[in-house]
Order: sequence, then structure tokens, then C-alpha cells
Amino acid sequence: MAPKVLISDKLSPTAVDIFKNRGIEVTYEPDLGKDKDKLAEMIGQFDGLAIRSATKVTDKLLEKADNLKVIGRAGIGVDNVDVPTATKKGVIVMNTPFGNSITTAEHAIAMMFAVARQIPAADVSTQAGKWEKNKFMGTEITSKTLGVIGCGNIGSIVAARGIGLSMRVVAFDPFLSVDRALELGVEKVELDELFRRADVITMHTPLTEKTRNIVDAAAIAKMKDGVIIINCARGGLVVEEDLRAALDSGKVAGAGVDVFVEEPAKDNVLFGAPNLVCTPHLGAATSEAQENVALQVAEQMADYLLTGAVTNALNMPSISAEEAPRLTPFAKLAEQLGSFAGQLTESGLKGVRLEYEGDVAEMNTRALTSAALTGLMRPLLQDVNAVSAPAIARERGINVEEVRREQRGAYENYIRLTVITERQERSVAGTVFTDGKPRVIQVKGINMEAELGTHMLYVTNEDKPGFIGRLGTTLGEAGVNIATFNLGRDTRGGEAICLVEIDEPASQDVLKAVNALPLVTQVKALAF
Ligand SMILES: NC(=O)C1=CN([C@@H]2O[C@H](COP(=O)(O)OP(=O)(O)OC[C@H]3O[C@@H](n4cnc5c(N)ncnc54)[C@H](O)[C@@H]3O)[C@@H](O)[C@H]2O)C=CC1
Ligand SMILES: O=C(O)CCC(=O)C(=O)O
Repeated sequence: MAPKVLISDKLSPTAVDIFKNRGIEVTYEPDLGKDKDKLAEMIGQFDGLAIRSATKVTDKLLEKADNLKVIGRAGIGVDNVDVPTATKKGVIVMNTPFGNSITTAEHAIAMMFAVARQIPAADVSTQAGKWEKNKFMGTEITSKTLGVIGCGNIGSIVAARGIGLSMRVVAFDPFLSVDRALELGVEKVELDELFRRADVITMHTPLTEKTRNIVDAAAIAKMKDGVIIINCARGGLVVEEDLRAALDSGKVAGAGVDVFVEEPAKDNVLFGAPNLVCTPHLGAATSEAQENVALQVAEQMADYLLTGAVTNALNMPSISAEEAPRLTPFAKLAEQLGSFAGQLTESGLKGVRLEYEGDVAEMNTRALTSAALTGLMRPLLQDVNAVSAPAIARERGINVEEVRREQRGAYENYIRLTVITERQERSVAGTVFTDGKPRVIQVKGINMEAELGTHMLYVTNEDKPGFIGRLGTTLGEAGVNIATFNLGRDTRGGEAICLVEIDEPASQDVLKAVNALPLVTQVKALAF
């Protein structure tokens, strides 16, 4: 069945065309994001949700999203998405990190000029026939200091534009390296120094607990008298009441505000302040940017829904369209190894070690580890998947270790999963042969070669003559048909393991009968 995608915000028609052309059933309801009840009623039918900023993906909405696999944000900020809850539910959240950066940077520069030359107010006055030539004295930008808070994709474009305008640029960004600052031609400074030196301050950080209220009364007090403040990033970076007071007092000469604490901003404390220029979250609103983000989000979501390729996800490692098919059998093997170990683990899990050897060590092992953790935890938590498994493991304090050795051993590729519990370590290893089928090749260090079917019996016993015949007879007498039979032992007369694929799940009676056989040490029904 074709996957279904809902677009609940206004997106370029390009997105609809891409989904349709790739065989995805698409529902385009550009105003649905504003109607949370109707959205909650409908969301259960969809595999994908494409949004901009109007749709709020809350935990309540996610509760109803039973089939949802991917949320695509046609834009950058995902503060309208409850990413931790989406992750726990196994829903991938992806964005389009570059598609609207230039446009948003240009908006910040446009706002700087609009404020510095009071263009909107002068326009209103002129069109009212007032010709108030002396009222609108502006500020020249050349040689002024531009302070950029957050020098990532957008901030660095703003910085480059500022340098192009002959401004001196200082930047505060804890993740900006000295080399990158040099390359950009900006001076890396601490926040207080930026406040002290900048004539124009522009913000380009995400809204996080660290950046919330980064510009408040105390920060404004450190700034130059007559500073200009631009916010084209997120409402919430600036304390709106404090900015209003500073505009009223003249401490801040003007502000350009594109984003508000509450959006849509219909009645905001800033409105009516002197030399304030506002736009209704237009940072990304050019046809070029909207075309870019619509195209990108639709391609990324379609790739994921149709091929498993992951690009620009915030809660899952990337898997390219080329590597997705190559990775599939290894992800299946990793999940089977995890599931095998998970079904045999009865005491508290403390840690998991994944060892990748040979060709597989050069692959996307983070994705494989996520698959292994999924298999491991599924016996306990039915809804876990490769998105949620690493987060759940972290939450439960399970230490996950990855070891990669690129040299080949006896196999071209080899994955060993070791589970560390309070009582013991147990390992299981496997490989993928050239036929693309995963095989289990070691259990607890004992060599064997088994393909895992849907229903398996795992039997451990003392290695003595006659046991295999008795096991076969017991299963035959119980009407259980054997599909494959795989054996291994550590030493002659030592511990032996049988992995038996059977056509139907083993009943409790069958398990009891096998358990009662002489030499048996453990019996377990496994399902894959
Ligand atoms: N007005 C609009 O329509 C648009 C607004 N945005 C906003 O712009 C923001 C920035 O976008 P990008 O540049 O693409 O993101 P980015 O991730 O490339 O850059 C953000 C930068 O902020 C820095 N940062 C994080 N915490 C910081 C802190 N406490 N202090 C200083 N710097 C900090 C990061 O190190 C990073 O370099 C987005 O998060 C989004 O909220 C983005 C697009 C359109
Ligand atoms: O979609 C929009 O218009 C807003 C863009 C935005 O804020 C973002 O990409 O973070």
C-alpha cells in the first residue's frame, strides 16, 4: 500500500507534485495546522506529516499519531515539534537546514536597513503627504560594528553580508572555532563584549534553554546607547517587555522583529513602540526559499518512506539512498542478534557491546547499532524502533559501546553483540553471506551456522550420544515439523547448542517435554 502523507501548513505545490510523482498518497490541507482538534482527528491515518511553523506537533497530537513514521519540517527551527516525544514514539523528525538560510539572512539585513533609515515610518508619512524630511534622521551602517549572536548557517551569511557592507563583525557562538571565525573574517568574542561593542545586534541561534531571554533588561543595560536590535530567529530570545521599555526610553534606538513569543502575534507589548519594524515571521518567505524547502522536505520524506534513506534527521543518524539497500541485510542481522540476545536475557541489562569486523566496520554502524538495540529491547517494549531505541537505552542507563575493526577475520564481515547483565555477559555473532542472507555464526562463543526463521527452539544440552535423536522424536511425537536443524558445541562432551527452526510456535507442552529430556540444560522458544 502506498504511504500516506499529510501536509498541514502552506507549502509550495512542488512538494505535492514530488510526493505524487514518487507514488505517495498526499493530502494537502494548508490551514489544518491551525485547527488542532481536526488535525488530531485526522493524524492517525498518515505515515508522514509535512509542516512549517503553524502546525504544533505536541505530545497530545503524537498520542493520536498511530501510524506516523516521519515528520518533515520545511524549514530549520523545530521548536514547534516535541522532538523527545516523537523520538520515544519512534518517529523521525527531519528538517531542511540550508534551504531558507540565505533568504532569512537577507531579511535580517533588510530589517537592519529598515530600522537604521526608518523606512517603514518614512513611507507611511510620505504617502500621507506629510514630507517630513527632518523627522527621519538615520544612522550610517558603514564602519559600524555588527554583533552576531549565533554564527551558524544564517549567522555566518549575515556576517558575510555585514563585511560586504564595510561593517566590523564580532560574533558570539560557543561552537564557533577560532579557525572558522578567521575564515569568516569575524572576531570571536564573549557575549558581554559583544553587548559592549556592537552598534547593531542580530540574533541567529535556535531557541533553547540557554538562549531563551538572552536579551533581557540586564543585557540591554550592557549595550551601547542607541544600539539597534534585530531578531529574525525566534521569539523568546528577547524579553519583549524589556525591549519595549528600552525602545520607549531611547536606550535602544530601534528594533527589527520578525518573530514573537506568541505567534501569530495579534496583540504584542512591542506594538506601537518608537522605531520598531515588525514583520509576521517572514524570514523564510521568498519564493526561492519556499521552493527549496518544499522540494527538499518532500524528497527527504519520500526517500525515508520508500527506501529507508535518512537525511537531516534530528533524532537518527543519516543513511544515504545509496547505502540504504546495502545496509538492509546488515540491519536485519543486527536486529536479529539483538532480538536473540533480548529473548534470552532475563536479568537487568547494564550494557551492550557491538563489535563490527571486516567490511561492515566501514558501514554506517550507528544505524546498525540502533537496529541491534531495537531487536534487543523489543521483547520488553513492543513499540520500540531504530529511532527510539538509542534514546530508550540512554534513559534506562544502558551503556552502549561500539568497537570497529576494519581487518577481516574468518568472515568478510562479522557482527558480535554482547549483552552485559547484572549476572553475566552473553554474546551472539553473525554475518551476511554473498546471498544477502544474515546467519547466526556463534552463540556464547560456540560456532554454528543458522538462518533464523520465524519460530525457533533454542536448546542447550550436555554433548552426549543419542540426544539429537531423542529431541527429534519428541518434536515429531508432538506434531512439530522441523524446518532446519543447526548444531554446535564448545568441546567434545562439553556444552552443546541446538537451534531448531519449526513451522509453528512451540506450545508450553512441547517446551516442557523437551525440557524433561535427559541432558537438557535450557529450552526457550524464540520468535523473529
Ligand atoms: N525567521 C525565520 O523565518 C527563520 C528563523 N530561523 C531561525 O534561525 C535559527 C538559526 O538557523 P541556522 O543558522 O540555520 O542554525 P544553525 O544551527 O546553523 O546555527 C545556529 C548557531 O547558534 C549557535 N548557538 C547555539 N546556542 C548558542 C548560544 N547559547 N549562544 C550563542 N550561539 C549559540 C550554534 O552554535 C550555531 O552555530 C533557527 O534555529 C531558527 O530558529 C531559521 C529560518 C527562518
Ligand atoms: O516556515 C516558515 O515560514 C518559517 C521558517 C522558520 O522559522 C524556520 O525555518 O525555522
